[in-house]
Amino acid sequence: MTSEIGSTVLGYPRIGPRRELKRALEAYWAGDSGEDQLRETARSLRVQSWRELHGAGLGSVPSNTFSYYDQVLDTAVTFGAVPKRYRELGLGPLDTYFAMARGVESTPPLEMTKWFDTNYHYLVPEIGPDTEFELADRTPVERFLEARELGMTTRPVLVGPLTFLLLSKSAEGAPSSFAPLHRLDDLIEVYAELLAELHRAGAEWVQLDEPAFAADREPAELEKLRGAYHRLGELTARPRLFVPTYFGDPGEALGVLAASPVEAVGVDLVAGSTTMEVLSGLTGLRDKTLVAGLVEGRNIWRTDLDGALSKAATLLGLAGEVSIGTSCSLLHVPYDVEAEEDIDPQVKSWLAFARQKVEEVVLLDRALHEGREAVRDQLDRARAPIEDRRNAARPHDRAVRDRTSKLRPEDAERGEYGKRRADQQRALGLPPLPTTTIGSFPQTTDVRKARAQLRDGRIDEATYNTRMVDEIRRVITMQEELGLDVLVHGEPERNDMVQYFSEYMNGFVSTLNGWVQSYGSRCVRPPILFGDVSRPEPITVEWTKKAQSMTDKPVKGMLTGPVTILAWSFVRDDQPLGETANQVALAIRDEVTDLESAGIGVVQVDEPALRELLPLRSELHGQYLEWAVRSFRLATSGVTDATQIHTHLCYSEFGEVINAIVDLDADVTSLEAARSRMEVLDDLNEVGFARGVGPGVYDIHSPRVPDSAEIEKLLSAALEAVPAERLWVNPDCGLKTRGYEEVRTALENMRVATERVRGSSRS
Ligand SMILES: Nc1nc2c(c(=O)[nH]1)N[C@@H](CNc1ccc(C(=O)N[C@@H](CCC(=O)N[C@@H](CCC(=O)N[C@@H](CCC(=O)O)C(=O)O)C(=O)O)C(=O)O)cc1)CN2
Ligand code: MET
Ligand SMILES: [Zn+2]
Repeated sequence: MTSEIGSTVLGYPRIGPRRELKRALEAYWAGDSGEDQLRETARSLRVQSWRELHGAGLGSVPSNTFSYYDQVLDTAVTFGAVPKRYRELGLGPLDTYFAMARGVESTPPLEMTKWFDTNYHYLVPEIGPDTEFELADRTPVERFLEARELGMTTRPVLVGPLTFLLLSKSAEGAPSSFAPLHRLDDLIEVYAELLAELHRAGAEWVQLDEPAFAADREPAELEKLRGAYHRLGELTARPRLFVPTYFGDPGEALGVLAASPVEAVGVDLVAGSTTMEVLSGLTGLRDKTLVAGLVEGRNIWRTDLDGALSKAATLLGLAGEVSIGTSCSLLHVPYDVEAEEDIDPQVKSWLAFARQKVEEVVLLDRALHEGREAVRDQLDRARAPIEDRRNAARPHDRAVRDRTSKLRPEDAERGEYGKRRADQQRALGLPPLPTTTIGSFPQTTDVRKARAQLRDGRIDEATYNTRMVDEIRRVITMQEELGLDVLVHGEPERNDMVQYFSEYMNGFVSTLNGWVQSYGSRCVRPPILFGDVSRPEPITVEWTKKAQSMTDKPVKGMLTGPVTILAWSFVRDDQPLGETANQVALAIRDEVTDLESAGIGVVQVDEPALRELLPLRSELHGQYLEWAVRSFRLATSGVTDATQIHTHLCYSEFGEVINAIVDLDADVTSLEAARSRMEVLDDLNEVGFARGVGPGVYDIHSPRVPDSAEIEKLLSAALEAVPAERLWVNPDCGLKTRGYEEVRTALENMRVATERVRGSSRS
């Protein structure tokens, strides 16, 4: 048994190179295939990944990184944290698991939220004082044995106990003084039991992820970290422990881990800007392995191997062993850049997806341990694209630079709100409590098929456009029948709210197969922002005009904001994000003013990712919010006072961004609220928010259709906090993942409820 861990990756994609898992899951959920088929697909994906990683020459191959839905949910199930309402459904283990993930008719799913500052969503475990932790499921052991039978000794990966509890919420009914972390001691004993089983099964190393320590943490939490790993460390028969933090600087947690009995510590040397310095001051690593996360796990640029190697070399004296790793799991990047046939060859040569990153890790580790000479040819070959990218003219556009350099503060200012309000009311003549939706209507199979057919050349553009216009007509007609006040065109022509725009802007390339899991079976293909961004010609104007020509009601133009475009793309790392944000903002600004010129009086600029990009460390918040807010304002300040600017944020816990929402200065802001019972409005009042607001009255994440009485109650509650002339009525988010039947009924109920409330607030 070797003592070092060797080169490694912290995790790997699992949806399948051709989204095999997505298809298998959706077929199973639809009742079109059985459990055996789903399990077989899953198994073959695992085997394929292990073989690939093993074959590439990694020192240590991770296992248990596969999940049917989400690794946090897996952890909850492993340790018995299944809330009673799901147990009582009387379903088998797999269906109980899916009930927690997706809900069933009688029982909504667990809450879902963003995994740190990524676009991946995890399910939020519910932990109470009486949650009975037990080793309820042995999947990590089974997967270890599965790989073992194929001749591979893998390293099981688990969400660490601290991160698991810190990401959990208190179960309903728990006293307000309770926090899930209070249950750490109980939970640790079950982790200990699992470690013992893994040891008996032959596991040499186990990875316990603790990314929660890249965010601000209390001294008491650091103390718990110390206690937990001390306890796990003192177990006699256990595998070696490898504890990585990632997504930023671990700060003081690094010292705690260095002083603990764990055998290996992992750090993110890409996102963590001060970690190198902290490491050089630590002595506790002398008898440990340091896994240096030098290959970025969440962006797609090739690694500058020379730079990484010199960093790694300075670490050599600090730890007993140094191994090369990825900065975080590769879950956040696509499988293989070689599967991309349409990306411009020069840009493509700059890219590394999961598979290429594994090669980089292996090569770096060899260069570090066998010497540069041993791998000279490979290093030379790897250097070429790095230098090419550094010197390339491609990313630079003089006109874009000129424009951003001439920006003045007043370019991000609109007229005084009172005047805007009066002008807009005159132009639009809306009733009190205007009704609207967030933009997308159901993306039907027909719409997606038409897009696939256009791509394969089976239909021409004219045919495609006709089909989209037909879909727009259906959406407009439906909204007129429902009597909504501000209509939308429904976004059928968009594959995704970010990818779509990127395909019409300079500075981006998009992928054919670059799928990344967002939640469950849902994936996105983040576009690659490689150069200066501009918008050569209008993108949405023709579609919006078409929709407006079908109705006398105002049609709301629908755009994605600069922060969200950055957050959901792979962005260039050769200039500050704020600079890139200005460029994207100006491109969107051009679109906003073109919509206005085309007679569109209401334009929504979505910023659902404003919160997601908020740095994990509070000391960095101010700087981020400054450029984020400025870029939104830049995008939306080119219009006259009479044009109404909406924005949409689909979350309800604003926390640190609440003042930023005021600063966005949008005329109307829609946000999620159905599940939080309108409490968000009080939060907004507290910071002096005094613009139009549309707290969602209907949760679109669930197939459940709310009745009108329920919506009426929510509206009445909203009216306690916001006067009728500022209150808008809308769902929580876009309707693209729902079906037409449920959408029609839900919106009908929303309209009925609104009329009742309008009637009673007049009398
Ligand atoms: N980028 C992004 N991030 C986001 C959101 C978002 O809307 N966009 N919303 C929040 C929630 N996240 C979400 C992420 C994905 C999806 C989603 O629905 N994704 C679709 C894919 C959307 C897409 O790109 N569709 C393409 C390609 C569709 C496709 O699979 N086509 C088939 C063929 C057509 C068919 O038979 O259906 C194929 O290529 O094989 C299109 O419409 O053109 C999916 O996984 O199913 C929803 C929400 C937060 N993060
Ligand atoms: C994730 S926010 C979605 C906003 C977009 N306009 C939609 O309705 O789908
Ligand atoms: Zn939304």
